[in-house]
Amino acid sequence: MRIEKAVKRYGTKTALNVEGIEFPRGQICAVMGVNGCGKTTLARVLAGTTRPDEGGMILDAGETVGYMPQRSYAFYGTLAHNVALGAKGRRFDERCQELVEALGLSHLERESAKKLSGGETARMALARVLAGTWTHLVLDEPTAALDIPSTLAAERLMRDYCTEKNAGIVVVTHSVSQARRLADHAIFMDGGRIVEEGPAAAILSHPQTPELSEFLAILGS
Ligand SMILES: Nc1ncnc2c1ncn2[C@@H]1O[C@H](COP(=O)(O)OP(=O)(O)OP(=O)(O)O)[C@@H](O)[C@H]1O
Repeated sequence: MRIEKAVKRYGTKTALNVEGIEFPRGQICAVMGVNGCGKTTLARVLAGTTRPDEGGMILDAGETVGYMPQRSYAFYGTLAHNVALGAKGRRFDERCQELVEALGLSHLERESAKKLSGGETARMALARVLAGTWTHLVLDEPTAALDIPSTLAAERLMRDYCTEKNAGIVVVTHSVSQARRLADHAIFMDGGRIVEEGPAAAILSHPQTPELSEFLAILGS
């Protein structure tokens, strides 16, 4: 999955203006930056839910993308039904069961999904996307509503998915510590553009641009 160029404008505002990004299989890439810098717009372009004004996302033959949007959605029916929607044949199979257990949702399997809390809905949505077989995942702040134990469980599942399926995973996150724990590669955005990117451990320890240096300094990282 890659972008040679993608530009998205809303009126006179350019929300996204990026070029030359690749998301190789077998790697987790963290997308970071302040509110409004274009992270979700990039995620939506990659997921195919926003049509750019110029350019776009390119998939090679056989590549497929699973998407977890920033606002997790509950479909009608039980939590188990919702997770099964992501699985092959829409069956609540062994894989769904494993995911539900790993995310601490087993006791809610038969609950109506519409009644779940924000954090429970987010965990259900993560289980739903991880139940599928995709070559790439685009996850927009998948752990923003999660407590620390659930966040760590979710990170383990993302890493396992990347390794077992040789998947390329794009994770939008506001957490520098999450990016350090989870990501192989990091992209830092500002004003719709990518201002710095590279191996996550390197750029988050030794930023090369004033924008990323300031971002890390403000966060006290
Ligand atoms: N549908 C829209 N109509 C108008 N402006 C939009 C729309 N979607 C996004 N924008 C604008 O584009 C810019 C980038 O938004 P985007 O949601 O991609 O930012 P973000 O980095 O994901 O922010 P956050 O961290 O708050 O989620 C913002 O200025 C936003 O107001």
